[in-house]
Amino acid sequence: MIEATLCFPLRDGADTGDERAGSRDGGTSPTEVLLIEKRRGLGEGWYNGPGGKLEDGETPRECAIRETREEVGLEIQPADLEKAGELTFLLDGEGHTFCHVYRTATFEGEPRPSPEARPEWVPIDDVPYDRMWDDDRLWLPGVLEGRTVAGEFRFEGGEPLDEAAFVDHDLEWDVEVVRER
Ligand SMILES: Nc1ncnc2c1[nH]c(=O)n2[C@H]1C[C@H](O)[C@@H](COP(=O)(O)OP(=O)(O)OP(=O)(O)O)O1
Repeated sequence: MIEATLCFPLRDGADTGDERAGSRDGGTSPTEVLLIEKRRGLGEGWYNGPGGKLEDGETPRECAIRETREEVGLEIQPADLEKAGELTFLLDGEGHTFCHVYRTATFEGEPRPSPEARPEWVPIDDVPYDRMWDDDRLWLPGVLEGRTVAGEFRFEGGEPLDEAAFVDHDLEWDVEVVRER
């Protein structure tokens, strides 16, 4: 099974000029999430968080940090990434991708586009779910509220995954997310 990551940088929309965004610990609730419009590969043309597949020898946390740096140019310290979920995507009954989901309200830099991604801050109340994977509307709102989730999402119709039909799912909320290396 492919192992992959997603990372959701968060900020208080009032902090737009600040390099270091407001943190949950600082008492402000984030109002915006950094999404990317994917420019190539799986999910091309759709919005998602920065992220991608693990490279050899890499931990999920290292992967989320590298992918966020490569795709949108933000720097994140490992301790500032909060594990928010674990999602399993099945295709035709077989495990296809296991995805580690992170969020962070602490990072450095300003988002910039890359060949893979066009970044865009969007209000948490106005996430474009109609332009995302069908499953995202089921788990991302809770993740953006600060909850943890474990989910299994079943697709049918053969490769590639982004052309298969989303058929059903199981979700568990407020779980301990433990699969860390
Ligand atoms: N169903 C669903 N919902 C939400 N997000 C995803 C899925 N399936 C997925 O695969 N994903 C996510 C998980 C990853 O973040 C990306 C897919 O990674 P990909 O872009 O293929 O990985 P990279 O390593 O960046 O790609 P290349 O460099 O090989 O082009 O989608």
